[in-house]
Amino acid sequence: MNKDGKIYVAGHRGMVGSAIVRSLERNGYHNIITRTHKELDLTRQDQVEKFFAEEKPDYVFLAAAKVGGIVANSEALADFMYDNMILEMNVIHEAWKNNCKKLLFLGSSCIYPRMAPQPMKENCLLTSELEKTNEAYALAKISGLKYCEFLNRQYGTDYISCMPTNLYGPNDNYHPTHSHVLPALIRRFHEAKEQGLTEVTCWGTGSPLREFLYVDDLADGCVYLMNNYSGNETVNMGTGKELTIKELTELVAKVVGYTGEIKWDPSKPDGTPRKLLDVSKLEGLGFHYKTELEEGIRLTYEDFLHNPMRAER
Ligand SMILES: NC(=O)C1=CN([C@@H]2O[C@H](COP(=O)(O)OP(=O)(O)OC[C@H]3O[C@@H](n4cnc5c(N)ncnc54)[C@H](OP(=O)(O)O)[C@@H]3O)[C@@H](O)[C@H]2O)C=CC1
Ligand SMILES: C[C@H]1O[C@H](OP(=O)(O)OP(=O)(O)OC[C@H]2O[C@@H](n3cnc4c(=O)[nH]c(N)nc43)[C@H](O)[C@@H]2O)[C@@H](O)[C@@H](O)C1=O
Repeated sequence: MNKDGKIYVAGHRGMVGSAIVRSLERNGYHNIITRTHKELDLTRQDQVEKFFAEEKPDYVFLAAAKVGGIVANSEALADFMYDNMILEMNVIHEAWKNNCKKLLFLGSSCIYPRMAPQPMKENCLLTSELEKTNEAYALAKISGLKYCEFLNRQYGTDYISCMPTNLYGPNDNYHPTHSHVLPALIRRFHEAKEQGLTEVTCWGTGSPLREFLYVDDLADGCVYLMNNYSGNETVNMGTGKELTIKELTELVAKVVGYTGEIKWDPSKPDGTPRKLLDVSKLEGLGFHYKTELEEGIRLTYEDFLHNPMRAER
């Protein structure tokens, strides 16, 4: 990316978008444009058309989406499909119509088949059935990924996509029921510690395996790909390391300083049993993550403590 090029980061107030803005600034990019959801609703085609026609960004990072954890996804299948499908099509299409040179679309490891061989390679996409708890989100995300590929094939654009594993870090969503597991645990254990509770209950059985990437590493990887990758196939972004949800709860409790008992509620969904990315393509391109999980949880807990407004968004 040209250092003076105009870069639009969609979703800059979210966890990923804000980390991408930090990474761009660290790397000397200064011509960054942003709009809040209130200023520009990306599901509104007329608004997106007007914005792109006026601003004509050279580069786009598409980090705006309707996002949520396992329960939020499974309770609002229709909304997750509609909002994400419309938003992606509007942004990618207007980027192309207005000659945007390069665009990065964010997929998610949860859009690979539920029982894909582990660790999951990029070429396992669309090879078997999806996970039911996030089927709607996955179908929308797969469409966005494919639309980038089809524009490249039909019109010669250079629109790429990446496939992040579960992410965590500053500016996460700490909603008690709609967030992802890691922010949910930080909040639950913090509140239990403050209130002197002797037990907390977490969801499912604790047996599913998950992989977690610190969001600033993901953002550095996104900027790296925009400068070092072109191609129709997506690129996995993770650590290649996994742990059980039970092990995760113990680690978060240790960082937060909660010493009570941890119980399980098996009436809540476990979701995909295992979701580990094969990161050999990313590493072959020359990128490696920096932040190990315990350190990343410490940094995230600091952010939670010092940004109470974020914790309530
Ligand atoms: N979090 C994770 O673990 C993972 C995330 N990803 C991907 O990363 C991307 C960003 O996720 P994340 O940062 O976690 O999510 P957040 O919810 O933190 O951020 C999403 C941002 O998008 C904005 N947004 C949503 N809908 C609209 C809209 N209609 N118009 C304008 N802005 C909108 C939100 O604004 P507002 O809050 O005001 O609605 C928010 O700022 C997504 O594509 C997601 O799929 C991929 C893998 C894992
Ligand atoms: C990133 C990805 O995130 C989602 O997939 P997921 O990995 O299943 O997401 P999750 O973080 O919500 O849960 C991970 C595991 O953790 C367990 N768990 C325990 N206790 C809590 C808890 O308190 N909250 C939550 N949310 N989960 C909990 C929970 O039961 C599950 O076994 C997708 O919808 C998908 O669309 C997507 O993009």
